Amino acid sequence: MERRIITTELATEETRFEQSLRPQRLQEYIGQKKLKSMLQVYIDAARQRRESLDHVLFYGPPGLGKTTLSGIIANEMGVHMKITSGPAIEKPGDMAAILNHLQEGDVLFVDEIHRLNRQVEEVLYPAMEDFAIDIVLGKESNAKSIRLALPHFTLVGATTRAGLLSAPLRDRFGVVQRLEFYEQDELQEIVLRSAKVLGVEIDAAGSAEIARRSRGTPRLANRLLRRVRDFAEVKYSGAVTEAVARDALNLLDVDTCGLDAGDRTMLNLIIDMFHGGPVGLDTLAAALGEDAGTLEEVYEPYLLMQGFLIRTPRGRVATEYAYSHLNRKKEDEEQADA
Ligand SMILES: Nc1ncnc2c1ncn2[C@@H]1O[C@H](COP(=O)(O)OP(=O)(O)OP(=O)(O)O)[C@@H](O)[C@H]1O
Repeated sequence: MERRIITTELATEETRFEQSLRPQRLQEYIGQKKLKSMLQVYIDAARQRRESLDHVLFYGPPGLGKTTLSGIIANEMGVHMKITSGPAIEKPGDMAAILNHLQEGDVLFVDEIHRLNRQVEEVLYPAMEDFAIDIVLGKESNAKSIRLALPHFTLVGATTRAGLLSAPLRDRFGVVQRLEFYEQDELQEIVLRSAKVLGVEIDAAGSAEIARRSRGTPRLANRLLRRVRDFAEVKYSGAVTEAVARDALNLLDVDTCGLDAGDRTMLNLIIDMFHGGPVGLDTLAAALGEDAGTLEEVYEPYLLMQGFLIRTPRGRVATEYAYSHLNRKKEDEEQADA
């Protein structure tokens, strides 16, 4: 399948680009107002007590700023951040080694924390609770466990699927925060800020057009800005105006509500093959040749939030809004017309 513009994966050049656009301090961070003000209190309190910040779990759809916030926590606390991810740590020993190399106060960021395996997770329990790891020496009847002290650290976990986290792990986070989709004016501010960092000339209407089509997601706003910039440089005078943004985004097949060709295929499929639904997630994923998890975590949340889809106990249903946005008629209306 062709790489969709809305994806979880980052191209290598995009990683560098994202890095350059990450706000470093809480003050610079746009949106997520409630979360931000709570974090500020926790950070101030921990600093006053000269303690490490309590462990934090961020959850929500991809590209909303979990990694960025983790970096901000480290900066605000004046400590280093080490980054790893659930699938990257295969053995308990790997996790023990990472923990053992932390310095006092460090932030350990674990992306996709729901994908840690059980044995690795078990190393984390005493580490999070008592800042210690238990090491088993010897075998069978001669085995004995010794406890090694660790520096105090803050674990920042990120997940798109909080529901998949085991209860013992979830319970060890003192702060659990959901990231919400961004408002359009916030996304516009993010686009303007990124344009400034990148030296892109853009006007208010141009940034608003990109914001409108960014599915409430800063990563996508930045990605679209970059694509529109290419278009502006090659086909126009270099400046991003509303007309340039509109033309470029139409060409990229991102519509006025931020839906791409893949979203429209999915909604049309529900309408054509499943009479508008309900259709179960697995059936839908199989019909689309997509992974059910990706569908649920990456594509669906925005469609649900915008009211194109609803979830019922029997499956997904395309709404009236989806029909009208796609210019489709319901079967009974078609029959009446005929
Ligand atoms: N509030 C914000 N203000 C400005 N830029 C932001 C903000 N939030 C996120 N971004 C930008 O969006 C991009 C994606 O953010 P980030 O990598 O932190 O998301 P994420 O939630 O960790 O994604 P994933 O879980 O998929 O890794 C980054 O380039 C970052 O600069």
